[in-house]
Amino acid sequence: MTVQNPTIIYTLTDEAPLLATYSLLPIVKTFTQAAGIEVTQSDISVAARILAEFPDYLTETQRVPDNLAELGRLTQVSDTNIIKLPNISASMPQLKAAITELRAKGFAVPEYPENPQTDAEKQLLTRYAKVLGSAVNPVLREGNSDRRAPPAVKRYAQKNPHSMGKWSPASRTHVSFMRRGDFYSSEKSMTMDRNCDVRMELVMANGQVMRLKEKTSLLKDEIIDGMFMSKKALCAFYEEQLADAKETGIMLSLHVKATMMKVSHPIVFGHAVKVFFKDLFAKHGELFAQLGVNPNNGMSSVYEKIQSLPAEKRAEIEVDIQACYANQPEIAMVDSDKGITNLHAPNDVIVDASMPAMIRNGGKMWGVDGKLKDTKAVIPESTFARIYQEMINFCKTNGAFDPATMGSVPNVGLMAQQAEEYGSHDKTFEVPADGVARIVDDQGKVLMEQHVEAGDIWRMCQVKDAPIRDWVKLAVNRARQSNTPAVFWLDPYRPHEAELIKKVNLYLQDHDLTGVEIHIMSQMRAMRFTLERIVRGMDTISVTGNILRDYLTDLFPIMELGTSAKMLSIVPLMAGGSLFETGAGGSAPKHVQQLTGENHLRWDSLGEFLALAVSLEEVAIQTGSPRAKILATTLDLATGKLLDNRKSPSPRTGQLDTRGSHFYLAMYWAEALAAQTDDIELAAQFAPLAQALTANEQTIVAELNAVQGQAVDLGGYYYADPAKTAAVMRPSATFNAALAKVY
Ligand SMILES: NC(=O)C1=CN([C@@H]2O[C@H](COP(=O)(O)OP(=O)(O)OC[C@H]3O[C@@H](n4cnc5c(N)ncnc54)[C@H](OP(=O)(O)O)[C@@H]3O)[C@@H](O)[C@H]2O)C=CC1
Ligand SMILES: O=C(O)CCC(=O)C(=O)O
Ligand SMILES: [Mg+2]
Repeated sequence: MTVQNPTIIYTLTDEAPLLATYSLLPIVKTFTQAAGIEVTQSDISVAARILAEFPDYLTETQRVPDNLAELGRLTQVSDTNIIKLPNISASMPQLKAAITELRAKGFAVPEYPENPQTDAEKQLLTRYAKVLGSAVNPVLREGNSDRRAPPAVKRYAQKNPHSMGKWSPASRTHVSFMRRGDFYSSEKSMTMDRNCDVRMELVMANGQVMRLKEKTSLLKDEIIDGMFMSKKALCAFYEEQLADAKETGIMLSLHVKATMMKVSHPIVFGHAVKVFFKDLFAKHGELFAQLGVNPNNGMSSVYEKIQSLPAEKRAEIEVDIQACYANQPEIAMVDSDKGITNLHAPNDVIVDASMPAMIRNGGKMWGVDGKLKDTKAVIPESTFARIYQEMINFCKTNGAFDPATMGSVPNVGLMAQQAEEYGSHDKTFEVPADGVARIVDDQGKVLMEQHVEAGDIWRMCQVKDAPIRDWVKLAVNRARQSNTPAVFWLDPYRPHEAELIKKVNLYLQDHDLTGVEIHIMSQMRAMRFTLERIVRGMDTISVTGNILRDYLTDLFPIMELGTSAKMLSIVPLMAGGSLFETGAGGSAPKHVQQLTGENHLRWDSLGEFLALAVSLEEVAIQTGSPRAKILATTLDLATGKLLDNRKSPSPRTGQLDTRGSHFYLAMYWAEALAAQTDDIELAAQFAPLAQALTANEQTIVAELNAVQGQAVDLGGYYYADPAKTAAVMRPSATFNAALAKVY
């Protein structure tokens, strides 16, 4: 019988994290092989996921396995150990761009059916829906989340505080959210008293019943919610905000999460586009419809589709676009040099990262003139928008946070088994006609019903009981282990959270709470409580549902550490395995621009280093391998040294970048291995590498920095050429040769 080596699965994803992987993974493999640990790779990039979905369109040699499905299966196996880097949750424009690139490279995957008519086209749309938006994380996150800044990282940030914009009490920046007609206002929630199947249907005015979703199987004790956002209320809200911004002379910005909330938020975004460019759509609406303009894809869709028009017509439309800008309030820019506004593409402004960046900047965003300005931050859905206003109020009163002294806010997030919004994608509908939307059980009993109008967005969310119990356990354990108060951010006035509170109170009884401080507070009170502590240097664990997990794990780290890339993100899988995410941010498309333009990558892999160390520790626990333990300990030492010696990547071209930072990690790791005395053989194996890297430090750094400054070609964006990318990401012959000599 062959004994399988312990395996860590390292995901290949997209954009900056994938580029970083080309440099880091060969280093990691060199070290782990020594301990007999295999690091295998699994490509779950958006391109690989498209190819995996369409084997019937590809030649035999072009076909790829469905890696995501396989990883999903492995999340149910007790010794699974996955390191997951951030991946693109593709908006529709990104998905279309990836398809175009693959087709140009000879992969005959079908065109994206933008306006499906036939059954075949509708089927294609269903297949592409599996790749669209947040399609990876909900599959892999079969556990709840534990995100925190490790003590060494927090200490480093306190000793080397990043810059913070100034907050003035006179700042006009504020958050605008709907006061009626949104999901919050209409939410209903209940806990199931038995296992059953439910259907989602619309009873139209003429009595006809339209089935929207035939069957969702629910378990006893599961919580379900039904809610809708009124299109009329949303559009009226946008009108009011535009009028108010215009009248009071403040810039306006829009913050949604169209990638993760992949069905509802593109529609919410699209309405903003149509209201802002009302005159344009009034004049050219018919033509736009013929051309297939989709406002949910932003103004990028208008610019793309008018390309087919004669120059004269295009010029007329351009003038009308400019007239809208002149008539409406100033809109925040994504790239003022290129004239790209907040309404250009739904993936350009993603609320979890964009709101913290604005708050860190003293409440300012970029205006059309390239200047920083106060902004009216429009976040239509009120459920969670209020937390940002609360933080803004605090900053206006107390000034900007001080990273040198502020406390820390780790998060324990409820997300397992497609909890809450993560499981809502196939249960979210743009209502086709006025009527009553209802959830009906298998005995014909109406569980919930709501009066809706055509164009409203209606959805159902669910969260199973076992994940809630696990989440409460994780929170109590974290509170005990770190001797830190834990606050459940739950609002008793929100029906879903009122149901959750009942369960939290019940499951807290499973634990001995002596000496553990636990609170349950509404979001605004929780935010205030946390901020009052944070400015006094005290830590507070936030225990939240899925959306606040997402928001808070960018918000606090960006204030505390300057970026959420430095977070330790652990997902203890409920079936016993582990998923280690790297950082809490995304795939940083701006970094790719800098690499291709100037051959400098500023991606910070600290998240990967931290994830790898805990992943190795887990291997040691699971297999009892002393070498895995030594690798983990020495990696942590190397990471600490890298921070102390400031060998993180610089954002500036010409200075140490991601590749240089990886070199230093390798050097410090080899030194730490060579210096340890628990395993002499391992020390001897790494001593020559440590020696070679220290002796050649200057040469290697010079080789790594020398390539910078010029544009490079990776042979693709979504499907880059592996050989070209490897050559770009591993440019030091001396370093490569030293690594190759370990075996
Ligand atoms: N876990 C996941 O899989 C996630 C995926 N995403 C996906 O990522 C993409 C981009 O999302 P976006 O909202 O722009 O957020 P990002 O977190 O990718 O980018 C925002 C900014 O954060 C900084 N940043 C993030 N990570 C790092 C890092 N490791 N090192 C240095 N700086 C970092 C960069 O700042 P600067 O430019 O100043 O250097 C970057 O421009 C989208 O496709 C989104 O769907 C988003 C969140 C999580
Ligand atoms: O799943 C996604 O699309 C984004 C997830 C995310 O932003 C997060 O987990 O912080
Ligand atoms: Mg996030």
